[in-house]
Amino acid sequence: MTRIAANLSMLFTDAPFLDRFDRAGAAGFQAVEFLFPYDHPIETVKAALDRNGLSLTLINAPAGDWAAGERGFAARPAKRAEFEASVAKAVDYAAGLGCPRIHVMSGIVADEPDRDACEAVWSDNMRLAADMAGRAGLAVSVEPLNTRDVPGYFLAHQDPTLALIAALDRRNVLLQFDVYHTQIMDGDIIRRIERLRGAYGHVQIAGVPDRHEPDSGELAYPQIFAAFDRAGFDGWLGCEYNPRAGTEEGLGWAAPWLDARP
Ligand SMILES: O=C(O)C(=O)[C@@H](O)CO
Ligand SMILES: [Mg+2]
Repeated sequence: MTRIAANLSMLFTDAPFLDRFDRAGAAGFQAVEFLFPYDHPIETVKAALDRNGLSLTLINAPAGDWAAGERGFAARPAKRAEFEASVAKAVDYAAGLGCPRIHVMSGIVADEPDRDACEAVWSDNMRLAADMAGRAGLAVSVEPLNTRDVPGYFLAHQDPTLALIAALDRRNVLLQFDVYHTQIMDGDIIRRIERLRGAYGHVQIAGVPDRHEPDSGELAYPQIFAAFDRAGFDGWLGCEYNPRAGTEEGLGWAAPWLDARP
């Protein structure tokens, strides 16, 4: 069954963060995800979820100076202390907000001289993150990002990412299958959804190549939704796109999966 979640870091962004929950609820979403709730106390964010009857599906661990281009720490040898602190903070928030998984980002490694050292530190760090999250009953998400939007990011392709995850030997670390990034880097989306069933714990969607609503561009999303269904995926599809115009104006494609408005 297709279930869609609003990504509040990309949708409803004309409103302040806490107001976006109300907009998502009014639009008929039953779940949301977002990158960084850390400017607000846990209780405040929880109240925004609860007053709208929303589940939270995913948050990101703090990833450094986002505006300056930082994208996390897991593969950065000089950032081990920041890494552990960021996971600890994310685990607190996720546990307090009833969020089952945390996206732990790997970092930009373009300037790192030694790729093997990055891999070694990534593996150590991700085992640590898995164990910290696991003690709170949470899962960790790992997502390759396309090199056009995020050059130099440690993870760009799905299969090498899956090999790294398998070598961790931690059952609570799963692939975050972002269809937008995957189409740009790897393609073969429908076969990949079937072949990797069980390896992904969270999915995100957007049109390709423009990262707008999933109703235009080179992908046929109705068939992709059906493929996730056939593969037995029962999680959420995070709507992680930049609306072409307003968020509500662009939600026509989502009508079958939104609660009817009163
Ligand atoms: O950009 C995406 O795609 C994400 O899912 C974010 O978590 C950050 O890269
Ligand atoms: Mg994504």
